[in-house]
Parts: sequence; structure tokens; C-alpha cells
Amino acid sequence: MAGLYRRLDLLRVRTQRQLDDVLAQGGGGTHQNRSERDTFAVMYGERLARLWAVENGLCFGRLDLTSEERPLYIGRLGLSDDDQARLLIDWRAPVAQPFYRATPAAPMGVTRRRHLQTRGRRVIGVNDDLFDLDRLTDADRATLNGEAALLAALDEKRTGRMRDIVATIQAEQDRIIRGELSGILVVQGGPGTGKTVVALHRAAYLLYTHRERLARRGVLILGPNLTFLRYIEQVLPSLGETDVLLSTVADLYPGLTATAREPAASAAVKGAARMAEVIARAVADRQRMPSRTIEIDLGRHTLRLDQRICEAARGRALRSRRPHNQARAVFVRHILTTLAKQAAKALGRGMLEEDELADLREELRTEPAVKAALNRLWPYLTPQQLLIGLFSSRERMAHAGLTAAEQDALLRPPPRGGAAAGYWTEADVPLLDEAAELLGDIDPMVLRAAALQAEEELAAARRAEAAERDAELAYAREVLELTGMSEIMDAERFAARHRDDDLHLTTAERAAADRTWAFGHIIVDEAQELSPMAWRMLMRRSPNRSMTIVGDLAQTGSAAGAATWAEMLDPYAAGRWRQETLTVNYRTPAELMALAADVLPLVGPGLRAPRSVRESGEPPWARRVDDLAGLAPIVAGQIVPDGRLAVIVPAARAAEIGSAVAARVPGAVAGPGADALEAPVAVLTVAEAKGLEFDRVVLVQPGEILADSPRGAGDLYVALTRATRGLGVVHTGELPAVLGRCRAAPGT
Ligand SMILES: Nc1ncnc2c1ncn2[C@@H]1O[C@H](COP(=O)(O)OP(=O)(O)OP(=O)(O)O)[C@@H](O)[C@H]1O
Repeated sequence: MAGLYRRLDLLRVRTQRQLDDVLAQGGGGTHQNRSERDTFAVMYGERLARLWAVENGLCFGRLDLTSEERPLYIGRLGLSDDDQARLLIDWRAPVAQPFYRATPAAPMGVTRRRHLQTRGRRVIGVNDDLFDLDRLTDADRATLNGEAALLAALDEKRTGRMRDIVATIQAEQDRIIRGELSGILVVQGGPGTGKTVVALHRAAYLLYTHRERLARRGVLILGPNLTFLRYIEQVLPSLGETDVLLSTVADLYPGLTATAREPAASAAVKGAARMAEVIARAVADRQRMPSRTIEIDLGRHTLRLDQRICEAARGRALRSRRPHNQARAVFVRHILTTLAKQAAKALGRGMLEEDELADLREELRTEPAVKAALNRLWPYLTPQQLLIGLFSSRERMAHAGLTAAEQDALLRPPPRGGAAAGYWTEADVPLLDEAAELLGDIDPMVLRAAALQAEEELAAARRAEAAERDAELAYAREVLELTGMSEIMDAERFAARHRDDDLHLTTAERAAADRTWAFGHIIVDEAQELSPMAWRMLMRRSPNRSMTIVGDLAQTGSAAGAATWAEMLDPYAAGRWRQETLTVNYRTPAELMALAADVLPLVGPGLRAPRSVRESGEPPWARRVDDLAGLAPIVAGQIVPDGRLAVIVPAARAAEIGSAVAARVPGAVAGPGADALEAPVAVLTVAEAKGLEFDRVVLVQPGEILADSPRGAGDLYVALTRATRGLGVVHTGELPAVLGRCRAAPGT
């Protein structure tokens, strides 16, 4: 062990020196020199980060093989000496596979597998699996891989951050981690079966094994919310991977953060597959035909734009099959040509030469009355403008095919204050993405002109303000808001910034800034929550359909989420996705899993609870109280020294209980803020606790959680499976019959 650490220290010193040398060269030289230096600096920086990340548990395993004279040592990264002799094998290398897969029945050439437990740089314990075929018993066949090491890992107190499991990956998990890169792999598994942790190890494995292919296109890991991303983010550096983009659906549309909340009913309408058609109709609705002939008075003569001309222009534009903003050029050109011919005729000219026609067209293009007519008939649109315009008008929603009830759910006024902060919700993001596909980009020249115009209008409005012309100012602001010009300006600034910085960005950063980025591989966690519209958006980012999708259909909480995997995936890859199932629960002790299993029949028919690997000796309890004012002392009594406790509450009571507990229990925090993961006590809703785990859970008013939504039973199942040790229920009314297994706590 000491030799391995000596080697590690030496590599750190060498890499640090290389990095210092590159940085010392400064910013001079040609553009190419600078960019090469930047590339090296990033490379050495990442290598150094990897070398520091493996300090704990550098080497955790040893394999004695029949084929090798000397044992192999398995660790968090590969190390060789200066003569290229192998000192330590990366856990992801093919030769390390028997460490995870060998069983007494199929020993894969292994005679002994040793798990090393370390503290700091010292070995403090070893556990051996002997693969001596002569001594094989049935009990041996059923044992877990490295059972003692596994149970020791599972018994540790929770820290609020997920840890890697490289030392104790189990065979069924290893098969998933090392599954082939191509195609869609669905991993269905009950709570605590390691779906998240396996998905993260798979990301690290794929990047190690297919570095060339994946480093350029990057790997996207999509999680349900920011708290969850914070919970898992440190696992990847410890696995030696830094260049992965972690995101939520709400963050997947560049330049915009969707933070507004909305009722489940409107999110469900927005998530339905039918919305693709609605958005397409909303775009078509903005390609308007005039109801009356538009007369354009040019002084000397009047030009006429009638429905027939516009229909012909629209026909051409649509036949070009370009998105709306690009098809606009075809539409405009046809109209301008027709008007130019009318003008020529009015001037007494016959046939025009091509260059004369072009000149006349350009003249007409800048004519304000013509411009205004074209903007009315076929306006440039950003996705934001389209959706703001749609959701603020019943008439537009009706044209787009939304029913009166759907309109009720979606109707909302345009954003106030220009920048639309706090306007967008998570369910809007896939709709914006859909709209962006249909609208296409706006020509950067046009964007620039629009930005300038918007700035002029704003400046004029400011001057007006100085002159106390309030009404005009309000009008100008309203125009800016309604036309979404403020967003165009943002978009322009955004584009400019990314053009300049592009060279120095990591793959993950470039991918985050580009809506049309195609990832090398996509991993989706808590995938059961994604709506059909969110799947459409994701599939656009994965044209090669290389994905790992992990989730549990029994835990679906969102109304637009999945009831079956086929329903979500068949539209994109019918018959071409494969499914693996994880069956062992490493988190929830058997006592709590038995209780959760009682709830499963309410969630849906045919669902099976995973098998727990251990018992905690703490049976679940229930305590009836007269009113919830008595909750804080009960919570305080459940605190786990140096561990973590969650109080899981119905969403409607989150604010009230959160502030009461936070005020009376030392260290307690309310809601999923930045400190929720570190706090000894956190008050969370089921949606906020999804994917996380705690030493103990106090569940409040389970009856309300059950009744609160059509997916209430699934929510209750999620809440019951978050604890690694103990669970208590606090309720005011009757305890739901399905929780009858809970022992009545003293004082009930
Ligand atoms: N092979 C293993 N060795 C050690 N710990 C493990 C192993 N597999 C899973 N675990 C632990 O079990 C716990 C549950 O894992 P994880 O959160 O990945 O489960 P999940 O299937 O995503 O659960 P849920 O569906 O409830 O979110 C974690 O603490 C994880 O570290």
C-alpha cells in the first residue's frame, strides 16, 4: 500500500510541475500557441484533479488468479511504474471484471478475492472470498460479493452526499455498468437497488472504455432536481470523471432557467404528447393570411397585397420545408417580387430585367408600410415569444387545438418586467425546445438589428420618462415585453459571448450552451418522471440513441410521468431497447421494506418489492397526536448523532411544518435549499426527497400524502423507502389501514 501511495505522490508532483510550466508561459504568442497551451493546461488540471480525488481508498481489492503468478491489485485508477510495470489496475479495466463478477459457481479463474478496508493510507481490515471448488456449498453460492465489506459500507452513517461503491459493486450491478455503449438500456429497479449509483459508475466506465468517442460529444446525466444533482455530483470526480454535464430538464434550454412553479394539472397538459401538434399549429397560426386586401400607399401609387398573393407566397414558403424563421425569407421574397412587378406596371414599365427587379425589391423591403405588413403576416419569432403569445390568449390557444379546460389550465398573463425571470416552469422547457425546432434560428443580422431597435425604443422611452411622459414609457415597456424584444437582446448577448469563449470551454460547457448538441451518451435518472414532451426533447439530443435510463415505475409521482417504459420509448425505438432489472435493496432495512411492500398493491398491480440485504432491528412505529404542534419534540428525539434525519410532509403543509420545526429543532432546515443536504434535520416534501436517503425518516400525515394526488400511493411508497435505519409516522387522524404494520409508539 505504501508503495502505491509513494507512486501517487510522485505523479502528483510531476503533473503539478507540468501544469506550472504551461501556466508560466503566460498569454503571449500566436492564437494557436495560446489555444494549445490552454488545452494542455485543462488536461493537466483534470489529471491533477483525478490524482487528488483517489486519495481515499486508492486500492481496495486484490485478485489471486490461477493464470497469474502475482496477485492483481484493483483500485480507483490505474498506476504503472516508470518501466510500465502494472502496479494498480483501474476498476474499469477488463481484467478487473472478475473482482465483481466471480462467484463460487463461476470463479472466472479467481482463487481468492480480497476486499481491503482502509483508513487514510492504512489497511485496517481484509475480507477474503475463497473460490475453492472442493469446499463449495449451497450457502456459498448464495453469498453476496464481499459480504462483510458490503455490509460495513451499508451500515455507515449518511453524510448527505452519495459515495462511490467501486469496492463493493455487486454482480447484477456490474453487468449493467459494463453493458455495451450503443442502444437504449432501461434499468428498472425498486427503491435502494442502486440505480443511481450504478448509473454514475456506468458513466465513468463508458468514458474510460470509449474515451475517444465520448470525450468529444460528452455524456449528459439528467436528474430530477438541483438537490439531487448536488447529492450525486461528488461521486463522479471520485470516479475520475470530470467532463460530464449534470442537468435537470428545467436547465436544459440554454440561456434560461425555469424556476416558476405550477399546479400539477397544467404541467400534465403541457407534458402530453399531443402538445407537439399544438405547438405546430401555434406556429402555423402565426403565418397569417389577410382577411382584406392590404393597401400600401406609396404616394405616387398604391400597391395591393391580396389574399391570393399571400396564399401563393405561403405555399412556396411551406414547400421549402424550412423552419418558420428561415421560411420567412421565401415568403418575403415572393411577396416583394409580386409587389415590385405591380410597382413596375404602375410606373408604366413592362418586363423588368433581373437586376432592376432586385433593386426594386430591396427598395420595397425597407418601405415601412411593407415592413409592417410583412411582420404582421409572417413575423420573426423566438420560442419565448411564441409561447408567451400562445399562453396569454384564449383565442390563440383555441386555434392551436386546446380545449376550454386546457385553456383554463394554461392561461397566464405575459411576464412583467421584460426579462421573464420567474415566468418559465419546468414543463415549459420541452415546449420551448419543440418551438425552437419548428421556428429555427433567426438570422444573426436580423437579431442585431432587432436588438438595436429595441435599445433605441428603450432609450426613447427613458427620454420620455425624463420628460415625465409616463404613459409613453409604460407603452414602450409593454411593447418590448409583448414582442419579447428583451429576450432577443439576451439571446444576442448570449450568442456573442459563446462565440468568443468557445475555444476554451470544456465539452460539457459547450454542450450546455448549445440547444442542438448531440451527446455521445445520455443517462436519465428517476426517468419515470419524464413526460412524453420531455422525452421528445431528450431524443433530439441523442440522435444515435445511446442511452441508459434508470427508474422505478412504482415511484412515478408526476401526472405526466410513465406508467410503462414501452409507452415512453416505443415511439423512438420500438423493439430496440433492452431492459435489466435490479432486485436487491441495499438501502432500506427489511423491517421498513415489509411496510412499503404493503403499499405496493395500491400503486399498481403486479409490482414487486426488492429484497433487502439487511435488517436494522428498528421496527417502524406510528404515533397519533392531537395536533401537529407536538411534532418538534418528537423530531428532536429522533435525531441521529452525526447522521441525517428527514421529516417528510405533505406538500400543502411544507411551509407551515418547515418553519415550525426549523424554529424549534436545533440545526433543522426547511425545504430543499443549498444547506438541506448537510443539515442534521431537513423538512422535505416527497418530491424533494425523491432519490435521496437518510438515516431516519419521520413521516407526517401519510393519509394526506395518499389522498393528495392520483399518484399518492407511489408518493407514500417513495417516502417509506428513504431511510437506512428507522422510520416513524406521526399523524392526527386515523392511521391509513395500509400502514397497520407500524407499532404504536408510547404516548399514542
Ligand atoms: N454495491 C453496493 N455497495 C455499497 N453500497 C451500495 C451498493 N449498491 C447500492 N448501494 C447503496 O445503496 C443506496 C441506494 O442506492 P441508490 O440511491 O443508487 O438507489 P436507487 O435505486 O437509485 O434508489 P431510489 O429508487 O430509491 O432512488 C446508496 O447508499 C448506495 O450507495
